[in-house]
Amino acid sequence: MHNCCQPIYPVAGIRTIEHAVMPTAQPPLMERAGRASAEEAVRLMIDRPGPLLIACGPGNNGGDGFVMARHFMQAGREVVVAFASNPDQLPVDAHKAYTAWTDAGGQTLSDLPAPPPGGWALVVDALFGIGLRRPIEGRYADWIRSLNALPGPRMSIDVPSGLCADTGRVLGIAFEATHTVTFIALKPGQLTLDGPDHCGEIVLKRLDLDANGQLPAQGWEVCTKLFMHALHPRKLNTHKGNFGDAVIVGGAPGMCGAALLAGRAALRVGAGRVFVGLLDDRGPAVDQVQPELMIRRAEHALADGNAIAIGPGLGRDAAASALLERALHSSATLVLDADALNLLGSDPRLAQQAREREAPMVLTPHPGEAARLLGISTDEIQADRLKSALALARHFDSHVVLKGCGSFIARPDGQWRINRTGNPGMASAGMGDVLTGLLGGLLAQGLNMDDAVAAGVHLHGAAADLLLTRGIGPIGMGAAELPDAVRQILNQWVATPHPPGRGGPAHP
Ligand SMILES: NC(=O)C1=CN([C@@H]2O[C@H](COP(=O)(O)OP(=O)(O)OC[C@H]3O[C@@H](n4cnc5c(N)ncnc54)[C@H](O)[C@@H]3O)[C@@H](O)[C@H]2O)[C@@H](O)CC1
Ligand SMILES: [K+]
Repeated sequence: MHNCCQPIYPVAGIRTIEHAVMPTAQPPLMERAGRASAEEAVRLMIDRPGPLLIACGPGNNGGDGFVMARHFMQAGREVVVAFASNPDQLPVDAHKAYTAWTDAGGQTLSDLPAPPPGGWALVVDALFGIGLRRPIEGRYADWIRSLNALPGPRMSIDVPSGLCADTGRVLGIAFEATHTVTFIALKPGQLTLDGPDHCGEIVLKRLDLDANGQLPAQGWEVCTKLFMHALHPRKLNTHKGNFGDAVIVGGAPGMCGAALLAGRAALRVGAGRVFVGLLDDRGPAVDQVQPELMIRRAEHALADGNAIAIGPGLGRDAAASALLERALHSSATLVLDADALNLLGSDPRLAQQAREREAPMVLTPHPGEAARLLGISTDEIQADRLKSALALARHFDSHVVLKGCGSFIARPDGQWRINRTGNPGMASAGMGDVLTGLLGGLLAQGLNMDDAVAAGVHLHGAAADLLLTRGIGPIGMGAAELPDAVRQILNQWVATPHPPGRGGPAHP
């Protein structure tokens, strides 16, 4: 299940919500969580006879596991519970759940048992949830390694053990779930970095709580609902002047392709006219694949657009730097990518101009570019992608898209989004240039920054997902294949039925 536009809370937010509702919650939250886990497990075990294995840890995540175990035992199903800790050290709620399990006749094993001859119907990870505090080692690491080696479905309760719920980092080792049942709200670490690889399919169980009603969320997932209001079916009486002029600036010697890819994407997302300004004097005069692009010298293109996307293949020499400075001083809406970001990272004067700029602007760094912009290492960026994206948005007082698995969109006011479309086929050269072009094309059409960024990032991933369904990729998916898929999806989103009585195409 993937509900639309879900709020996302870091652990601190989940704790705040829990503390607000726990004292009066009836049935208690752990009871709800264990039952919700059992419901989901039933779905996963259809046609899978045999016992299920639940590995319980030393905190309340283990408590959820005991509640779940009790439900299955009471339903007549064979359950094996492995529990390596001391019951007396369990927190209060988990201790109650443990006692209810043993009172109902349940037992625990202090070691992981060998699988039964037919294998486990389901392996459940209730070792650690949002309370993980340090890297997993020793016995728990051995357990997780063994559990990961078992065939069949593997379900995590709340968060895969070993995965940091805030950042998506693996602390030591992490359980590799095929399914994760998570409670109250989504957590950022499930949706970015190593989170998606370890969570598998995520099923949200709200436990009858309205998280956003308890604590207004700062973070949300991106879904079409966010921006559909800004994508209008085209009226019959329109012309190219209604859809804006996008300018792409880049394409230094040897890198013209980057600017052309961005230009093609801007066209396919519907910009009225697209100008591509190349730095390479010997670059192509026309794009044979997309002759609609108006190619000119970079310094002549800058004046042409209401939205300028600068950076794809820009290079970092003095000419590139001068172009960036001109773009920063223009009143156009700006998209800064690739070498435009690298120039900002290496030239404090340009960075200052970017910070002081008043017209809307979005920066679209990958983690390496983000590192150069903040003057830290790529590992430090990735260690907390959300924090990094928010720091950049604040620093430049503009929107930021931190690309990668689970791209973050951050706003200077501290609000953020995570995009969930996309796939590993996008880990190839030129994909960033396509995103830059999409954003330039949408901004040229007059979408505001929030709508353009959400729509562009979501479309970008959705187009790659569409290619996958056609058997294109993930291995070998090419950036040049994306723009046509973007066009298809965008038109599906805004499909206009022909008005009654009128057949044929809307435009001559
Ligand atoms: N508090 C509540 O009311 C609810 C909690 N729920 C469950 O409780 C979980 C959170 O419970 P907790 O806060 O007890 O946290 P966890 O159960 O995630 O883990 C905390 C325990 O693990 C230990 N620990 C942390 N990292 C470790 C490591 N690397 N190696 C060894 N031990 C480590 C801690 O010392 C503590 O004993 C949620 O993820 C959810 O599954 C749900 O039942 C919903 C309600
Ligand atoms: K878990």
